[in-house]
Amino acid sequence: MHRDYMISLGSNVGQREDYLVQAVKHIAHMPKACVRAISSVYETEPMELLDQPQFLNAVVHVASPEDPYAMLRSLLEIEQAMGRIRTVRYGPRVIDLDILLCGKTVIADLPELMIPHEHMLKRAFVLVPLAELAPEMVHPLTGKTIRALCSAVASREGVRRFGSLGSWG
Ligand SMILES: Nc1ncnc2c1ncn2[C@@H]1O[C@H](COP(=O)(O)OP(=O)(O)OP(=O)(O)O)[C@@H](O)[C@H]1O
Ligand SMILES: Nc1nc2c(c(=O)[nH]1)N=C(CO)CN2
Repeated sequence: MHRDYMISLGSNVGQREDYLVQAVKHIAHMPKACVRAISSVYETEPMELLDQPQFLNAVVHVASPEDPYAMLRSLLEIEQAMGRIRTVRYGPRVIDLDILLCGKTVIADLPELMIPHEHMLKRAFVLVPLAELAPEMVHPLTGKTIRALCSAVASREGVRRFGSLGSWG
């Protein structure tokens, strides 16, 4: 049995596009994982902590048999391998990988793991690329489609299409 993970990628330090490409390569090399789709890359105004460089954000759809805790561990390992150093909460980072959704799964195990991702409903930088990949997908806590959630979110003007991760493979 595989699970459908929607994973968000963000970078706002150094060669941001290269970091997104590297992250997708790492994800594609996870045992038994299959990258099904990658959204466009968006350049986005920082949220939460405003005084930091603009981000590049994207979302990938990954099919994997791993359970959500194993997936989280793998993503944290990739962040570490790519040299992410945790300093300020919400602050600059070479790479941030978050699980947004895992099918209809709901996990409320704070602070370790929340699925759906705790902050996704207010984050245009997540909802815009997610809506590009899966507009009809339903957010299991609200029962609303990603298309509807994306239309409702403020701050969409801070999200501009930047390009695509054409040569990640
Ligand atoms: N859905 C999730 N995806 C990824 N990490 C999660 C999730 N739910 C809880 N976490 C936990 O959040 C911890 C901190 O994550 P991180 O340092 O990336 O926070 P942040 O990027 O500053 O803020 P945010 O999580 O709001 O984007 C992780 O170590 C992980 O245990
Ligand atoms: N635009 C944008 N803003 C952010 C982002 C991000 O990925 N994109 N990540 C944050 C911490 O998780 C805080 N703020």
